[in-house]
Amino acid sequence: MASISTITTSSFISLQAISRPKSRKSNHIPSNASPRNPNSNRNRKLKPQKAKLKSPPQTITSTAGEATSYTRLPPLEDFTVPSLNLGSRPPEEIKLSDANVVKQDSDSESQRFGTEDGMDGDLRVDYGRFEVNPHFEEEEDEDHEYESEEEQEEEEETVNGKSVNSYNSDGVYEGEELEEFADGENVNLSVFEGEEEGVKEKGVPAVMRCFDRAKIYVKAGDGGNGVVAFRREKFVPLGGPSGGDGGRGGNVYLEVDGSINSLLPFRNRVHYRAGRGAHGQGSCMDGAKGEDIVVKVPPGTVVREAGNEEVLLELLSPGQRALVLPGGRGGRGNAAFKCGSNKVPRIAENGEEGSEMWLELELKLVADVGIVGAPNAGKSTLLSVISAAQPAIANYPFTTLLPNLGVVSFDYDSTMVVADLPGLLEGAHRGFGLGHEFLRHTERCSALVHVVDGSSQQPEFEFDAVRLELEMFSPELAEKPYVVAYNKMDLPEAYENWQLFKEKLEARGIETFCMSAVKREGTHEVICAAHKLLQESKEANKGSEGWTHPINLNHVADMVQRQRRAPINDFEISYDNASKTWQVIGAGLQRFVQMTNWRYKDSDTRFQHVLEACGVNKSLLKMGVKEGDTVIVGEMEMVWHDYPQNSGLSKVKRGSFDPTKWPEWKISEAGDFARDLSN
Ligand SMILES: Nc1nc2c(ncn2[C@@H]2O[C@H](COP(=O)(O)OP(=O)(O)OP(=O)(O)O)[C@@H](O)[C@H]2O)c(=O)[nH]1
Ligand SMILES: [Mg+2]
Repeated sequence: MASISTITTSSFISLQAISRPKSRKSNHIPSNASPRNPNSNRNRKLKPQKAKLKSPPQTITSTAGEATSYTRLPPLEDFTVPSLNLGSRPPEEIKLSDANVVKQDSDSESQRFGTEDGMDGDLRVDYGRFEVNPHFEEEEDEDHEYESEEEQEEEEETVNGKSVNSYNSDGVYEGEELEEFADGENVNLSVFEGEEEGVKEKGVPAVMRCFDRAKIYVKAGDGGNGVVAFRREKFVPLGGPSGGDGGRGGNVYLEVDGSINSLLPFRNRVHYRAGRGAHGQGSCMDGAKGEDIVVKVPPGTVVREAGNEEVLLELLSPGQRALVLPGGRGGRGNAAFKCGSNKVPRIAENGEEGSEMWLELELKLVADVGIVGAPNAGKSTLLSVISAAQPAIANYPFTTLLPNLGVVSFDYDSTMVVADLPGLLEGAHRGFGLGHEFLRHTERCSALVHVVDGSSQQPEFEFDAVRLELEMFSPELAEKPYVVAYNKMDLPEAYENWQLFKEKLEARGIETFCMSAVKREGTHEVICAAHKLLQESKEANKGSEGWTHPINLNHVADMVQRQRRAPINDFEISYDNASKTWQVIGAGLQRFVQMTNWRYKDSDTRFQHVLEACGVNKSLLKMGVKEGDTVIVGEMEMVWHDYPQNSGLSKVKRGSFDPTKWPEWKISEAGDFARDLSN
């Protein structure tokens, strides 16, 4: 039996490794969790890397759009599915107040859309409740947790298959999602009255959506392994150790590419892995460095770690490049371990595993002025008049499905970027319509132009409803300076209502402009007023903490590196009473265990010495570790022995009088790595 005295004399760790999990360890360090979180270990294998990864796929650049437009709107024919034939919608105004109508009897529906013009009444779409297929919501659920990467990959492929491949070369939808919306059937109008939270319209086919959010997986390359080799050369007796170091793993960079205008490429490719470093070789030859990977993103991309609100990076200007994950260090070869006391080291390290991370990318347009308003108010028409942009314009709500950008040039050599956003409906903050999806793009705008449809029944109500939506989305957004542009003055009803509208708003202290975007009348005044607001805002922000480019874009990599290279003596010990297991958790220790190559004999000795030197043994003894307790350090699972056993250790203990009980591997459990030191 172990006595107290025995325990104190055997102050060296007496750990017996009983098993070594084969699973690879995750080097992922979530920024919101302690690096010692045991849950960060991955107990599943990553898929083997297929080929050397190069820079992002060429297809990325193929999405380049026109200079003045950052968005690509698929041709209208793409959307002409039988029951969603928006293009042939009669020129009838849908008023904002229509959104309130939850139940509409079929008679009034057919009156509105009529069957006499040959449309078979298949246009019964309530734009206030724009949901075509609820299944999309399930497929696209961002919060969906995948049990494994494989599952996620499968799922992503399925989603891709349905959303992208469902359109044939003629632009006709072939997917099964819309089968249920046959001619004459009503498109799902089901946004229920009283439904408050969590209603997010995603019922539009994927091609119609703006690819302004993406989730990607990035992994830095693993370092190459060092090797044990000895110089053998004629006339050079006892040439000494000559094992080279492994090469560094490749880094992961994010780079802004001005020719990309959406995050669409990330639907086709989600995983980005840098190359691993080559292993070292004999004759002191170090391994080659792994290939870096550069993930190209569009200007205005905001990067977060998945599941974390904190913004890691904001990439705005083309050419900006940020190092996100540094490659793993190459393991040292035995030449590096040569010292006065050990001239023939039989030890080499594994390469350090590269860190991995899931990143959430969000595209925010970089516009100075945002055009907001109800659907069909004439926002796109205004943009087309004041800039060279050519957004889709038509007399039905939700013509604009994705934001459009235009550059407005003034005579006096000054430009500003204007964004035209999809229309906002009452209830947009709860997900009705499309506009809310894109409101975040206006967060960077310095001023807004609020276009009001003068020909609507209640322009003032429309104005108030949209303002309310802006406030509901973000109070900061509502506080931005804005210009009200009362549009469609060429129409008699708009002309008649103008004076009343103007008086009412002026009574509230809001300056209004009237214009006819179609006739290009009054638009110049509107845009000059917006430009003035922009200048004022710039003046106000001058010298203050306006948004600036971070100087060091490598701070994410620095953070990862800092966490990964934590001191080895910085660890915590926890004890699980039920399983009598001690867990020693520390990023430095974990990294050390991962880099220990157990194939080499001296690795065991070094491991024991390090545990002793960094105080693990002492701490365990202090906390009352007992004979036979299981101790887990990193991936190593060992058994604690209070006193040395004689069996089979003579070989290791030769020349040493320390009372260390060296690990004894269990051949059956440790698989390839196993060996019994007692033999
Ligand atoms: N008579 C008249 N019609 C206009 C004027 N401005 C726009 N329109 C018409 O209004 C309809 C809607 O114009 P859009 O520019 O597509 O409206 P929008 O606000 O971008 O609409 P969404 O993108 O659906 O939100 C089109 O038929 C335009 O021709 C105007 O000043 N006078
Ligand atoms: Mg539009």
